[in-house]
Amino acid sequence: MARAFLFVLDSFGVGGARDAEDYGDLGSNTLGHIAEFCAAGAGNRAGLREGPLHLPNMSSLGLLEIAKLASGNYPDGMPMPERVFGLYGAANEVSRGKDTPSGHWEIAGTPVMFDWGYFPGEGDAFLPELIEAICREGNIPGILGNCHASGTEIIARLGEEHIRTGKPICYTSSDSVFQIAAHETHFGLDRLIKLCQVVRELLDPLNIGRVIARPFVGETAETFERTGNRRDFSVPPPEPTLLDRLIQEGRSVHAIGKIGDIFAHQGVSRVIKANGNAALMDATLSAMDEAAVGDLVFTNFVDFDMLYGHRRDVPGYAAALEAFDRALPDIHRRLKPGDLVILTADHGCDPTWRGTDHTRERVPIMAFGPGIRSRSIGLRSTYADIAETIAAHLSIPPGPHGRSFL
Ligand SMILES: O=P(O)(O)O[C@H]1O[C@H](CO)[C@@H](O)[C@H]1O
Ligand SMILES: [Mn+2]
Ligand SMILES: [Mn+2]
Repeated sequence: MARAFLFVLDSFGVGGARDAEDYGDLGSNTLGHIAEFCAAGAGNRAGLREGPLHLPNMSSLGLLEIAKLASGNYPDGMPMPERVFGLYGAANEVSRGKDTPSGHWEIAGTPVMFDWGYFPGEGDAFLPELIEAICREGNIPGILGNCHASGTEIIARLGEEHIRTGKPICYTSSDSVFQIAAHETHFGLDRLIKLCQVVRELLDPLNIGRVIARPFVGETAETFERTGNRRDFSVPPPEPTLLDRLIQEGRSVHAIGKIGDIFAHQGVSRVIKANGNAALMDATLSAMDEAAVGDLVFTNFVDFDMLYGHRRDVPGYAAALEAFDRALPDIHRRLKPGDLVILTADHGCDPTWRGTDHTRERVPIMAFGPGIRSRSIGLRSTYADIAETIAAHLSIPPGPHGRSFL
C-alpha cells in the first residue's frame, strides 16, 4: 500500500492515437517531434539549451520503449538506456475531448462519455444573447475578442484597448472553454474572478467544460504578461472519481497546482498552488515528505502545455522536459518501501504542429517504486487503467472503468 504519487506532465503526448485523424492530428507526436527537431539542431536556444533531447532518467523509466510502442518509432537522437526499470506503456483516451479536464478525469477513472459544448471556429464565437447576458449580469460595458485565439497573441493585440475601454477580452479555443483575459490592476483581479463566476453559471446549460480567468499585467503590447493568478472554473466530474473514492475511504488527496480547479474541488483534501514547474516540483517534494500511508499526491505540471506547447516553442518545451528529468532523482530519494509513482500526460500539444491547440495523441505511462520490477504494460485502451492501478495499490475497492496493470 504505502503512498501513491501521480504526476501529469501536461500535454506530453507520444503520438499514435488511433483516432488522431478525426481531429486533424494524424502524425502529431509531441515527444517524437521535439526529439526530431532537437536532433536536427532546431531545438537550440542560446543560454537555454542545445543538442539532442537529453532525458536520461525518463529513458531509464522506459520512455524510448513507450515512444516505439505508441508511435512505431524510437525518438531521434536519444541514446538507449543501459537498463529500464519500472513499468512502462502508453494509453489511448476514450473520452472524445482532447482537453485537460477530460484527460485528468479519465486518468482519475472517470472517462467523459458525453460531448462537451464548443464555440464555432469561424466568425463570432459567442452569440449576441450570451454577450448581452454577460454584460448585464457581469456589469461590464461590452467584450473584446469574441473569437478563437492564442492567449498571449490576443492580449498583445487587444490589451491596450481593454485598458482604455474596460471591456474584458473573451476568447475560446478548440477546447470546451470560455477564457477571459483582463488586467490585474486596471480591471482588477477580484472583479475578473467574480466575472468568471457569473459566466460559469451562464454557461452551465451550454455544457462548456471550463471558464478560465487569464489575468495579466504590463502597460503596452510589448510588455503585457500573464500572471500566476490564473483560475479555472470547471464543471464537476460526472461521476465520483478516484479522488472522491479515496476521500470516502478516509484517505487524503494532496492536490498540487491546477488539480483542485480541474476537479472543481471535489475529492480534494488539501490544495497547494504553485506557479511554474520548478515551484510545482518543490511543492510536490514537500507533499511527498508529508503524505501518510494510503494517501495520494496528485500534481499537474502545467508549463509544458501553457508556456511551450500552445506557444509552439520547441526549445522551451525541450528545456522544460530536461529540467523535469533532472528533478526525478529528488523524487526517487523520497520514496519509501511500498510507494508507487506514476508519470503520465493528459493529451498532446505538439509544438511543431499547425495552429496552437492540443493534439490527439497517446500518453506515456511510467510507473516505478521500490520493489516494482521492470516490464511493459503495453498499449492500454483507456487512461482509467491508471486510476484502477492506484486504487489497487492503495487497497480501495475497484471503480467501474479501467483495470489495474499491477
Ligand atoms: O492560448 P491560451 O490562453 O494559453 O489557452 C490555452 O489554454 C487553454 C486551457 O488549456 C486552452 O483552451 C488553450 O486555448
Ligand atoms: Mn492539459
Ligand atoms: Mn492546454
